[in-house]
Amino acid sequence: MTTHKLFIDGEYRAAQSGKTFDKISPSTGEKIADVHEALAEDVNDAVEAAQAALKGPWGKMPKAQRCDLLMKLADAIDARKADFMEAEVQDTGHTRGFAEKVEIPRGAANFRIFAEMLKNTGGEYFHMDTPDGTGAANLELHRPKGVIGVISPWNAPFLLMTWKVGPALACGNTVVVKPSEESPATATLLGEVMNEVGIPKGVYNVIHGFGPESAGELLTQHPGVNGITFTGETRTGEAIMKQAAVGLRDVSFELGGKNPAIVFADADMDKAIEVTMRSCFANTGQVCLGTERIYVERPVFEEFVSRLKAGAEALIQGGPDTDGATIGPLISAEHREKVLSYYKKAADLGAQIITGGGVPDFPDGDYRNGGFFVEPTIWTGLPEDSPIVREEIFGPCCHIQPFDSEDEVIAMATDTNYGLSATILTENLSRAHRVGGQMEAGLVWVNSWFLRDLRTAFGGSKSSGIGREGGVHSLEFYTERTNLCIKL
Ligand SMILES: NC(=O)c1ccc[n+]([C@@H]2O[C@H](COP(=O)([O-])OP(=O)(O)OC[C@H]3O[C@@H](n4cnc5c(N)ncnc54)[C@H](O)[C@@H]3O)[C@@H](O)[C@H]2O)c1
Ligand SMILES: O=C/C=C/C=C(\O)C(=O)O
Repeated sequence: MTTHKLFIDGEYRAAQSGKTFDKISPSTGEKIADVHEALAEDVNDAVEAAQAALKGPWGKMPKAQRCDLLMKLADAIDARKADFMEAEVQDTGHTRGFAEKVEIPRGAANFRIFAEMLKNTGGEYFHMDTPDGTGAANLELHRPKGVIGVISPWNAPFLLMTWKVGPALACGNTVVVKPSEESPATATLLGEVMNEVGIPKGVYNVIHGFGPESAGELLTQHPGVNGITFTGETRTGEAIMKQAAVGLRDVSFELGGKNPAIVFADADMDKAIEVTMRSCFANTGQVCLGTERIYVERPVFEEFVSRLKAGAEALIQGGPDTDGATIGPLISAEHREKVLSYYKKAADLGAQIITGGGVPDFPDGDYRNGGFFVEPTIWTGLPEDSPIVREEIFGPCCHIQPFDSEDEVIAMATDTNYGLSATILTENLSRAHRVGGQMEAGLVWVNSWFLRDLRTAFGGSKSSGIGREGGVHSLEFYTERTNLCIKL
């Protein structure tokens, strides 16, 4: 049985309380690991190690050397790709394709892009006239913020955790990471690689545990943490913001979504189906950027619904060890309960169930009966104020609504508390520009989905987040700025 210890000050340590919790496989329902749970004394040690590292070799290291080390780290992640993949797919039940093509390479890229960017980014300079004629020079200096608390979710654990740790370290900070209790493996493994390439001890620390009254809450309440970056549910964001208010610590939040896709009648239908199949069903619908509301212009509504149904029904369910599986299980029994409660609600509210709607019927003795599988599901026929259309379900499901005009679909697509992403399928670029600009979302894709240039600003508006990260935008959160005004 695997054991995941804490990683503090460059070494793997057991929780001082001796407490552990079980990690369950989403694919089989069986226990796959014991995880050490960090309580107050371990969290303190991790924060103190991170504070000490700021004053040690890491804090004194020239920026170019720090960035070179992070480039080496990215190479080392690539070299250990198979190990990271294995750890990730066993924890999450993801298909190997998703882990291999998206998640693990993005983990390495998340260090590379910010190391390169930091090396090549300066600050503002303003010359200023003064009454005595000699002038003054204003120089923008960047300092690390300090110890960054990173709280990350389970849906793309390595990608989302490194998306925070990459810029935090490139900017010279140290981190204490609290990965989701559902996905402890890759964050733990990264400690080994940090040591291997010579990142000084205390720069990267990992504590395991839960949110409330456990490692998550203890970390975000800790006065030694200077900033908190969080990806997860909107409600958790609200709790963390309250915790961060004590001591006025800065936050950066990437939260939930209820993202629309709009399919215009002039769309290339093959492309529209390919994009929507991914945005609805990739990672079993457990993607914050995923589509759960689709609006289709009436002349192509029937065709779109029947082709998406065919696509959903052709998906092959299985865990990472099933050859040819194209869709995995949900992360946990608890999350499956949540998704199935929406499946039931949709039926109770009179939705037309185009496909799915329940738990798949596997043969007796099939290992998948123990896993947390649900059927890919498509509904039509519900009003826009239905909870199925308004609330984030985070499963492999979508509701499809017909529309007749651009104004009508913009009103429907934006009538939501969320504002993370939107997808527009059209061959008319003027329309894409016009409609895209009105989406009230942080990211809008036209004829694609999850196409990510890491230099661009990433984040959501309304209940989908606070702040933007990516490229130079990450400096806003991960550095403190000093304006040095020199009288000449
Ligand atoms: N906007 C984005 O970029 C983005 C990306 C991925 C996921 N998400 C969102 O994440 C959610 C799925 O992830 P999840 O279920 O792991 O989210 P979650 O909010 O339940 O948990 C996320 C993390 O927060 C911790 N946590 C929970 N309560 C806490 C507390 N009171 N104090 C400190 N830490 C606490 C958890 O232990 C976990 O590590 C979805 O809502 C999804 O949309 C958003
Ligand atoms: O599940 C959410 C995926 C989010 C993706 C990113 O944060 C990213 O691509 O940087």
